[in-house]
Amino acid sequence: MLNILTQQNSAANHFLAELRNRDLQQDRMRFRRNLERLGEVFAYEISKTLTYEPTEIETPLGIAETALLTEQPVLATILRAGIPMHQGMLNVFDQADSAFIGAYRKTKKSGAFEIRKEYVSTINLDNRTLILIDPMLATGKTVVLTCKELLDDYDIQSLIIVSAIASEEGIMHVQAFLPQAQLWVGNVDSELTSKAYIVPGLGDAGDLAYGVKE
Ligand SMILES: O=c1cc[nH]c(=O)[nH]1
Repeated sequence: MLNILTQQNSAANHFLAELRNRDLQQDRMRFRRNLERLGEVFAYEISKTLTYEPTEIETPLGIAETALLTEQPVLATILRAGIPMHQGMLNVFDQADSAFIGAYRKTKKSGAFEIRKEYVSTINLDNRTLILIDPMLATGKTVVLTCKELLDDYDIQSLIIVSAIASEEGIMHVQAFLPQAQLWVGNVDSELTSKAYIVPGLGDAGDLAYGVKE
């Protein structure tokens, strides 16, 4: 299932516009904060789809009835670009467990690249809702590889993938290889460069948030 945040106009359009703007995105603090704000919006929207149970709250004057999340989801992030959105989602799912994955593109001389995954730090994901955060869903290969390995290792109850900007190709790849996943994206862009950057996209999210890597 594909959910596109900007199908309905909201303040999130402004966050995405600032992330894409070549001048504004040079302000690193603002760039990270806009990713964080998007993470907060995604988390709020996704929270409407989760399971709640009736709960009684004791106030100083009596009992208030409400419904609270049965369980908080697990938030997983692909380092390093995912960190600001991860923090935004943690601002909403404030008792969530977190998982961190180190994956990167290893480019060959031909310009082709393969995905290398080297580091995974996670809690037990059996019977949990897992939200995987990758701000830029380009080819979708990193996300598919990561999720497939987690799905092999754990009996994950439901899988949600969140990206600020996704390419059409990335969405199709995820839908083909992870048909069970719910996909939440901010904007959908149509093109990828030969080096698999999204066009118009925003550039390199990790470099903009944390500095140009070697
Ligand atoms: O366009 C892209 C694609 C992958 N990662 C990025 O940071 N940007």
